[in-house]
Amino acid sequence: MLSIEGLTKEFGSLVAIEDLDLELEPGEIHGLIGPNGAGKTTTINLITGDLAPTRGTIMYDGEDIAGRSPTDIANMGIGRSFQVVQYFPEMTVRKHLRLASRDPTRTVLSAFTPRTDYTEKIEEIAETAHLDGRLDTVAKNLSHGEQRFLDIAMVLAMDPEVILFDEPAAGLNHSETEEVRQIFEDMRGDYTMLVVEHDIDLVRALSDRISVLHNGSILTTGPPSEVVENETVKEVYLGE
Ligand SMILES: Nc1ncnc2c1ncn2[C@@H]1O[C@H](COP(=O)(O)OP(=O)(O)OP(=O)(O)O)[C@@H](O)[C@H]1O
Repeated sequence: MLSIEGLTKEFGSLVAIEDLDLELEPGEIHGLIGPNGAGKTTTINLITGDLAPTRGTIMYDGEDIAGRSPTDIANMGIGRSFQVVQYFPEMTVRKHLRLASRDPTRTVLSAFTPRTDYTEKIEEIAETAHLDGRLDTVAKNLSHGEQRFLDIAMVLAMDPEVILFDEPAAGLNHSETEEVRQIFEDMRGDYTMLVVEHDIDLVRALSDRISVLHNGSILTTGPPSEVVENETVKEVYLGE
């Protein structure tokens, strides 16, 4: 599905990502964990094209997308969420989702035909993202948790195949985190998901496989039960 080989990113003399190999299997939820500064956000930024790699390949749909523009990569079906939610305070949830919606059949010519009606799609997405009943609410009036769900909903509106999540539960309380877990559980199988997250209980509960990033390289990849029992992982990450 998405296959990364030998990915390296240098910032001047700092090697943030070094010879990283990572494979996402179709439909899996893949957790990416690691200590602060391990390179998790940089990895996401390299996949999305927000950063250009120093070396390495990112194969997706038979093409090496490493170094392509963020717009190209998003149009190919790779969506992302951000650590900090980006929204327009005065705009309704519905409008956010309409603007984020992507019509793959839309061409320059279709600018002259009526716009696609996304009503049904938007209602489905709102339900998945626990925002049904909030479609006509402006973003600033959503709770903190709901604003994060809006972020997830906006990614869904883009019809991606692969979604990269950067700390989707950051700053959420226990019950909101549980809602994120339920939302992802509903999405399971419909998308290939890479989830960077510090809440280890959430990552364990969700992930089909977990990769541990340490000093810019993958230390180990495997099912959650194996990874959390790995002695080196306990030492470098879980602090045991
Ligand atoms: N634009 C940049 N310029 C220079 N150094 C950077 C840049 N972005 C990241 N780094 C460095 O690269 C390393 C990896 O950072 P990154 O943000 O990817 O880590 P992370 O695992 O996401 O950390 P955290 O869990 O704290 O979010 C760090 O040493 C960071 O200081």
